Amino acid sequence: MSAIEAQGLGVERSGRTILRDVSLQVPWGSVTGLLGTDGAGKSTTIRRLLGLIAGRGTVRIAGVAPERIHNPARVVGVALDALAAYPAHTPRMHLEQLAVAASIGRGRVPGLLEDVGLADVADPRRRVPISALSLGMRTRLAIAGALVGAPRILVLDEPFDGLDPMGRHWLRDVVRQHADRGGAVLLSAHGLDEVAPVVDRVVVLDAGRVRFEGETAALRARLASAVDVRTPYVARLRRAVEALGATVVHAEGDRLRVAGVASETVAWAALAERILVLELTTWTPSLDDAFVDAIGPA
Ligand SMILES: Nc1ncnc2c1ncn2[C@@H]1O[C@H](COP(=O)(O)OP(=O)(O)OP(=O)(O)O)[C@@H](O)[C@H]1O
Repeated sequence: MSAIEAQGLGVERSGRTILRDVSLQVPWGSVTGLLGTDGAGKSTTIRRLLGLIAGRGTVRIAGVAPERIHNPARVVGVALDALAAYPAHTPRMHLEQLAVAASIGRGRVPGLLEDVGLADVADPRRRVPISALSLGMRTRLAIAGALVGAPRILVLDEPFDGLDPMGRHWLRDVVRQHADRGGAVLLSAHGLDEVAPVVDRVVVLDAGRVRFEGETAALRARLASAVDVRTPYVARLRRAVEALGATVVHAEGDRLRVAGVASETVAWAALAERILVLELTTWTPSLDDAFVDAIGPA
């Protein structure tokens, strides 16, 4: 059983279909990235998974329907895009309130503030209100809020937003360690660069549908690697590689991208035809390329 299992989720708003038959899994011990273009339905999916909005389909979080989880903060830690907190409260007050609501001692709060890098700003003598926190600090506070109940599952909506490079590095460590200890993480993101180093699996959403779900390596593997060649004799080289059954997938100026053949084969074919090659490199698709490919025409 996965940490989160969703089957056939559907959401409509104002007569518009926002999610259509969305099914996904968040396995234990993994970081799953929920990726999609702007307005693809990431936030709606997360809210539907958590039972915050109604709709079709079934969801199980640690085997239980979200509305039946007795003490959610201990099971699934949530950081949604907007930090729901009183602006006049200090970070410490905010976390203490969450801890009390989840029947967890306040004693955990100072350590948590330390862990998320807010110990300084949360020093009781300074009394810095939440309204004075930077966007990155608010994000850190939202993450602390998700961690209050020491849950095994984390669901984070756009958690990298507002974090500086150090913060992004820190957050990647937090979620990696959480998953490596056997927990499960679902996080949404716009930017692939920020999540690519940490996600094991991805769910690619586009216009409310799942276009791909699986290991990041499998997403990349959908795009075969290719060979980039630079030669002054493109037409001759093209003929030579096509004669070997390879396909030229892109041609521009003195450059060709050839798929379906190893770089050595291209080199030998060029030598046999006495074609000068100026550059020869293997092109491997990035997660970005694979993402664009996944949300291309259905
Ligand atoms: N209450 C609502 N009424 C009407 N349309 C809505 C409502 N909530 C969301 N939508 C629309 O549903 C689509 C998906 O929204 P959602 O916020 O889930 O996307 P997202 O992938 O999280 O986007 P972003 O990354 O830009 O926040 C958008 O086109 C949005 O305008």
